[in-house]
Amino acid sequence: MSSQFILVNLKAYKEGMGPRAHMIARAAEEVSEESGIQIGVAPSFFDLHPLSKHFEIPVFAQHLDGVVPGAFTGHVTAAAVRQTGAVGTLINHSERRLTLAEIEASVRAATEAGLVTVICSNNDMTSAAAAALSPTYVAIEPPELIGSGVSVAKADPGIIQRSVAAVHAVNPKVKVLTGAGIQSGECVKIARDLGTDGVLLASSVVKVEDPAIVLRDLVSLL
Ligand SMILES: O=C(CO)COP(=O)(O)O
Repeated sequence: MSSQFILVNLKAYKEGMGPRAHMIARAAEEVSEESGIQIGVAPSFFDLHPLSKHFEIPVFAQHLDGVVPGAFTGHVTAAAVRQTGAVGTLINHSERRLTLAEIEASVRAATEAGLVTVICSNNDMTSAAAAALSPTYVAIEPPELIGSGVSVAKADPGIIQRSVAAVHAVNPKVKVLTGAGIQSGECVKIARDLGTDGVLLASSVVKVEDPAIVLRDLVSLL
């Protein structure tokens, strides 16, 4: 069985909220069962518990704050995310950037709460910096390709290769995901062949009528 991980970020897309989040999670669970490939979803905070309750697939938060429970307003603690039944979290997504100190605090809080951590990075240098914080995964996503429909695997395979090398030079235990424009089994295979442990993607699954068709294609060459 392949150990590749496919993580679908539902972002704040209206096509990824409420009933649609359930539909996407159901498709992810079906395709995961059929293929044996691990597929997770990262919905809005409000859909974390509904999805973790109904589905077996890994459910991730899109962000968390590295603060301990206490007098903070409008913050999302690692303990609160854990309580929803989520098993992991994105940190420092390109659409939710943090300072270096905040990233470190978020990774520490999430790790202490037993959550899988995915630090997102924008290039190979920040991938190396992210690896120094010992997350479970670093996810390299060139911002200019996010949501563009142009796949990082085809447009910029060099950044994937350099990020895998940079991450492993700092900490060989840290796994690498890549994302931005990922849309087909061919993209996932190219990324895997360049040394990644999976992909992080959004629009090609979330914004289509039938996510299961795209998900089946994504796992088809693994
Ligand atoms: O930001 C992303 C996943 O976190 C990538 O988004 P797209 O798959 O829409 O390019």
